[in-house]
Amino acid sequence: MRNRIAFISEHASPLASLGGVDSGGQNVYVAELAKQIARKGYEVDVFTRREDRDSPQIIPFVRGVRVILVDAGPAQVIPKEDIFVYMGEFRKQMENFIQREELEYHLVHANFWMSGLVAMELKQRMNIPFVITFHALGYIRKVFQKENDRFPDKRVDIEKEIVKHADAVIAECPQDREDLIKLYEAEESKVPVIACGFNPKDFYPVPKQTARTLLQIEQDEKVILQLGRIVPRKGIDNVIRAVAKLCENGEVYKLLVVGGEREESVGYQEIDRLKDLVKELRIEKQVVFAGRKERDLLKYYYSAADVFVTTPWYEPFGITPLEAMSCGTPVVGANVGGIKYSVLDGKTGLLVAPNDPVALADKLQFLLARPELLESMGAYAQRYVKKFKWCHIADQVIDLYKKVLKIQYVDNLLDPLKESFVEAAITFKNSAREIAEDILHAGTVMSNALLSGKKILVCGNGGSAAESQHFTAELVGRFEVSQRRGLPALSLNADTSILTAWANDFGYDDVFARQVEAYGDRGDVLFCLSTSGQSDNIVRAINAAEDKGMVTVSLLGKDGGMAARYSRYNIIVPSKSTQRIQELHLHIVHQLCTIIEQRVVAHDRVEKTIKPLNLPLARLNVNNQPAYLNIHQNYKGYGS
Ligand SMILES: O=C(CO)[C@@H](O)[C@H](O)[C@H](O)[C@H](O)COP(=O)(O)O
Ligand SMILES: [Zn+2]
Repeated sequence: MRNRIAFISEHASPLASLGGVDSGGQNVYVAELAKQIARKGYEVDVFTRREDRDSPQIIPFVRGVRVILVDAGPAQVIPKEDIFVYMGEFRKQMENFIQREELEYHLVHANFWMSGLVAMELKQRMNIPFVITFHALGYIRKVFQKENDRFPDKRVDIEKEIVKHADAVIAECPQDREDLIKLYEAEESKVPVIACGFNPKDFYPVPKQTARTLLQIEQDEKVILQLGRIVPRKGIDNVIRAVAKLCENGEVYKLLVVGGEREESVGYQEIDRLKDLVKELRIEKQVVFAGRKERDLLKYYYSAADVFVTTPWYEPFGITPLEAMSCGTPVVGANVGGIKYSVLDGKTGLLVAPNDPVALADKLQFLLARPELLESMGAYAQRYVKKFKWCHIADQVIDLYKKVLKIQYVDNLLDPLKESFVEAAITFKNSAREIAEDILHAGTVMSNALLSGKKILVCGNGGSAAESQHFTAELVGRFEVSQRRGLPALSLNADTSILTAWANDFGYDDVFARQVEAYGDRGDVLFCLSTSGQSDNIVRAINAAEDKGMVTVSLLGKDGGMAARYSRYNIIVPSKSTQRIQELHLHIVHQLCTIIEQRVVAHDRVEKTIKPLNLPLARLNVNNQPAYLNIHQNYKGYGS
C-alpha cells in the first residue's frame, strides 16, 4: 500500500493563483511539495478551507494529489487573521471526511500554525504523527508588527504547544531553526533545516532582449525588479526609498513592482501606501506598479531585470530569490532569515541590512555600475541554485517522513512489547500463588504412575502440540539429571500419518481418543494441554481415557472449559490471554519434569536400578557423588 500523506494548509490552497495578499510562498510550497512527493510514490491529499460555494469537495490536482475543500466558516475568501475561529470546525469536518471515506493517513504535514493546531488535535484523537512547516512564526511577527498584528494573542502559546507535540518541525533556514529552539524551546533533534525550492520548468533564463521586447521594457534601461506579495513585512517601502536616494544621486533606474491585487475586504491597502509614498518622493516616473502577473509570465520579468531586490524585515525563507537566481538574475536581499541562507553575499548577489534605504541604494548603485559583475553573479547564481530544485527538497522531506514513521512504528510496537513482559511476570507471580500446589500434585500423580510401571500419553493442538512433544522429549530423553533411564511418555499429536488418516477418513474430533484407545492401559496417565479447555478432540480423549480407567491430568487456562469438568486433575493458569497461558504451560511442563525426574531418580536409587559405579568420573559433582544423588538428598517427598 502506498503511504498516504495529509497536507493541511488552511488558507493557502495549491489551487490559488499567486500574488494576492494571502497567496504567495506557502501556496507554491504546498503545491510543489505535494506534486513532488506524489511523483515519488506517495498519495497526497491537501486539506484547505473552502473559499467558494460552487467547487466540488474533492478536486484532482495532479496525479497522486487531491485537494479537499473543508467547510469551515463562510465559503468565501477571508483574511487569514480572521480564520482562527473556524479551526475547530475545520478539524471536525476533516475528521468526518477521513472517517466517511475510510482513509488511513500515515502522516500529516501541517503548514502554518492554524493547520498545526488541527494536526496536533488529530494526533491526539487518531494517533497520526505530524510534521509542521510554520512558514512564519507568531513571536517574531509580534516583535515587528506590535499592535498591527491582527492574529489572536494566543497564537504564540498555541505555536509552543504545537512545537512540543510535533514529531518534527521543519526549519526553512538556520535562522528559523535558531528561533524555534531559542524562542519555542524546540528539541534540537526534532528541527531539521529543509529549505524551500523552485521549479526549473517555470523559472529559467530567457534572453534579456527577448524578455524586454515581450514586456515592452526599453532595452537600455537599468531595471530593478521587486516581485511578490505586497504586504508591509516585505519592506517594499524600503526599496522605493532606496530608488529615491539613487535619483537624488543622479542615477536613473526603473523599479518594477510586480504583484499585489486590491482586496475588497481590506481598507487602506499596502499598495495604496506605497503609491502614496512614490508620489511623496516624486519618483512616479521611476516606479512602475505592474500588478499581479500569471505565473508563466514571471520568468520574463526575472530575466528582463538587471537585478532582483527583496528587503523584508523578516523572511523565514523567501522563494522569490531562488526564482530570480534560476533565471540568472543576481539578488540584492535583506540580510535576514532565509535570504541570508539562499543568497551568497558577493557571489550570487549582495546582502544588505533591512530598513536601510541608504545602504540599499549604495549596493544597487555599486552593482548596476558593473555589468560584468552582474553577469558573472547571474551565471554563478544559476549554477548554485540547482540544489534548491523542488525534487531535491522533496527527497529531504521524504527522508524526514521516513524517520518520523520509523519512530512511530517503534513507539507503537515497543510499548506493548515491554508491557507483555510485565503482564507475563504478573501471570507468573499469580500462578506461583494460586496453582503451585496443583502442579506439585499433578507431578506426583504422574511420577507415581511411572514408578508403578505405567506410561504417560500426552496431547494438545497447535502450540500445545509443541509443548506435548516438548514434554515427552524431556521424559524419554533427559531433562536435568545426566544419567537416568528413559521414561515412557508418548505424544499423541506427533504421528502425522495417524493424525491425517484418521482426520481425513473420520474427522478430527477423535484423533486423540482413537490413540488413547490403542495405546492406553488402566493406570496410565493421559496428560492434556489446552489453553481454552474447549477443544473437542481433547475433551473426547479425556472421556476415552477415563472409560479405560486411566488417570487424566489437564493443563489448562481461562476458565478451564469442558476439559476441566471431565479431567480428574486440573492445573488452570490464572489468565485469559492465550499467549500468557502458553508461556506458563511451558514453565509448568518444565516443573512437572523436575518433579518427575527427582522422584523417579530417588526411587531408582533406592531400588538400585541404576548402578552409580557405571557413571563416568567427569559426571561426578564436587562431593564426588553423581548429580542425581544431590537431587535425591534435596528431595523432601510429597504424598506418594
Ligand atoms: O499457539 C497458538 C496460539 O498462541 C495456536 O497454535 C493454538 O495453540 C491453536 O490455535 C490451538 O488450536 C488452540 O487450542 P486450545 O489451546 O484452545 O486447545
Ligand atoms: Zn502460541
